[in-house]
Amino acid sequence: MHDESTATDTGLEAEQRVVDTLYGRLDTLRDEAQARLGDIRRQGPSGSPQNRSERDAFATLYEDRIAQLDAVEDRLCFGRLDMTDGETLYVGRIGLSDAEHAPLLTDWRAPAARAFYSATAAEPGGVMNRRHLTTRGRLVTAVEDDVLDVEALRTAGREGTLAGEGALLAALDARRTGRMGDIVATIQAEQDAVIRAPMEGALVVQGGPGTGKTAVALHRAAFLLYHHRERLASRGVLLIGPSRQFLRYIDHVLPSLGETGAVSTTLAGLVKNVTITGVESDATARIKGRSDMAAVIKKAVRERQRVPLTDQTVRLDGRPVVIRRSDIRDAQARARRDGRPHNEARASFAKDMIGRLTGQLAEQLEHVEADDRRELEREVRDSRPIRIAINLCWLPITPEQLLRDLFSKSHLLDDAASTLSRAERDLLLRPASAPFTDADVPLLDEAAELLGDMPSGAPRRDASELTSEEVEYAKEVLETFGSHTMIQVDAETLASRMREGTARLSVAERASADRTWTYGHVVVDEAQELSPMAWRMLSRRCPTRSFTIVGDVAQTSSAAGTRWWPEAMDPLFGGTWALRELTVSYRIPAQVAQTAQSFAKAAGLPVSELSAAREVADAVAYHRVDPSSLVSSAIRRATHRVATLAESGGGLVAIVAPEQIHDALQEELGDARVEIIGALASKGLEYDAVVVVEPAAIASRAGDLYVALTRPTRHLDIVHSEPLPRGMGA
Ligand SMILES: Nc1ncnc2c1ncn2[C@@H]1O[C@H](COP(=O)(O)OP(=O)(O)OP(=O)(O)O)[C@@H](O)[C@H]1O
Repeated sequence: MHDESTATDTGLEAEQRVVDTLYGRLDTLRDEAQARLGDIRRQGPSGSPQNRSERDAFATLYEDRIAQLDAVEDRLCFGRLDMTDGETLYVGRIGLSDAEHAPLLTDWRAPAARAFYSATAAEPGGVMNRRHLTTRGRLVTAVEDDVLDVEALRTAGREGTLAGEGALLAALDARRTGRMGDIVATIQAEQDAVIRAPMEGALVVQGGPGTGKTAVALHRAAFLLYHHRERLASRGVLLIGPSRQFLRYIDHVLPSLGETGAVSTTLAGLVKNVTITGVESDATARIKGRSDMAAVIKKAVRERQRVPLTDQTVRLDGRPVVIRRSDIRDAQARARRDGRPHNEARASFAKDMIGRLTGQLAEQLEHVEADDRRELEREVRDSRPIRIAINLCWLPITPEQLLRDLFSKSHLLDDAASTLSRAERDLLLRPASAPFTDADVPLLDEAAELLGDMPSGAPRRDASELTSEEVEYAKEVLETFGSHTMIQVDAETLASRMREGTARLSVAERASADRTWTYGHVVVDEAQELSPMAWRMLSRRCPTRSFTIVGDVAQTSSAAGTRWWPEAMDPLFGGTWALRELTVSYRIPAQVAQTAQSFAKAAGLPVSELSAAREVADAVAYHRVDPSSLVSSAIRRATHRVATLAESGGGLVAIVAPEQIHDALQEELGDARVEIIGALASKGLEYDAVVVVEPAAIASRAGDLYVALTRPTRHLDIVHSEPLPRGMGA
């Protein structure tokens, strides 16, 4: 395919020529997109609103395209496949073709690139040689060959530099930067099978610490966005992570894979305008996570549709109107009939009641013309006592207020949660001023679903409601502009972007602004932490039930989380979900894996088998110290690691310790470059070296200690004054 690289080329120079061509093409595409964007911007804000909206839509698409081309700059090309049939193809972050549409670079997600990840010597699948290209900036610094079909190679007269797993091990040994990198150059076969699994249904990926679940989940999102562009372009992909810190850690992986159409957030991030600062007991969180809380919230909303104890008479211009309980009951039943949420159905109830009361007035008069009737109706509507009476029977309410009232007023809780025991209800009670907690998030969302928008809320529109005219018009615009081959946009996407007010919003932006948005696919990381109520909340966001769920049931720390996948998945997906396991840890050295596994087994955690991809000499060290010197010893170990890592290019060091000693550690640490973190917060993160302090204190939740022990890529120091938990020790 590349004339420059002859069949006998094995050296860097030939590869450098190919890589130069690829970057040259990338620069050209970027310049073209910049020029077009410049043209559009130069046209300025003039023209009809229609013209402006077309221009805005195209400007956004070119901006996205430029961002995509910028994001693939680093390691644009990382592999080459030589096939037994003589074909050669280069594999990279995105696909590139030359000006005559001849392919130059194959996107890693394209079917043709699959062999780069899945071919083995036992099953070469037509691959003679797989070559890893290592680059720094635009410079090729190394090539390594992985010969899969020696016979074919000999016949072709080529002898490669046999390199085996060098590229993977080099990637694993690289120092950590505090931000997750992509693994696109070294995806392993068991990971590749998960990344490329079909999109339909739910795929659960169980794997021990460091087996690449997060990496695989992100690459799968990029793979699905690439392969199901039509379906996912308009609906987007939702990615749920455990914390803001975690999202920052992973946030540039997707763009660097060439994808910008995903919304990454936490569960709490899906519920707008609510600050979560409260903490509560495990027992309370467990109750709130149970699926029977859905019925409690439903009942609490229903209780807001009240019927007074007696009929009430109001006088209008001296004439009596009776607000009858029977009318209220009847009007409420009718308003509920079409299934709209509480706040939205309220208008029907109020209208019905006003009609009935107007009827009563009209009956007291003779000959009421239509105009008179309208006048009477206005009088009824404007009457303050009537407005108050109607409001009391069906009060609009926000989810936050509903929950605040429910958990602070025991009579409301008794009514709504009569299925819960007295003791359980007592656990739920708290002052009205108490801050919201993580376990409240799915309850707030459940309430928001049943309550709907407050009366002033603007009606929502989304892409699925696009009219056929809008789509037709977008097609015409595409034809007129004639430039869509470059930005590959479909008419639907363009139409939804051209719609007034959304022209400059991407799918991700519109989706994250709309609580009721439904996504094309949902990826959940650290999924073992989710309660049944949290799963309910997520399943609402993907009615097609297309999920990638990654987690480790041995690392569960949330009281309402799961320790057994079928328990969480069966109620949601019935028998249609599939389980895959990842078994090799790419993060932790063998000795760390052995230490963590031994503790986890002794603590009865449901650990899966785990082997480590590499060995690091003396990876684990125990330090027994006096209680009075616990803090200073931990600091000494950590700063020693910082110093020794600095000799080999630096690295990240963390102290994972019980929260009670964080302040003392911070004080003694000064400004040394060491992160102090709790076991829970360290979930999903990784460091070159980790000092775990007082494991016995962390082990009150065994899953938390298991998480803490499995964060380092190179060194684990354990500093303790109390006896070690069972399963640990030199
Ligand atoms: N095929 C691979 N090539 C290179 N690095 C890899 C590969 N697979 C995983 N890694 C690296 O291993 C480390 C652990 O990966 P990741 O964080 O995805 O694991 P995890 O299973 O989510 O771990 P945990 O359960 O502890 O959160 C990361 O640094 C990741 O980049």
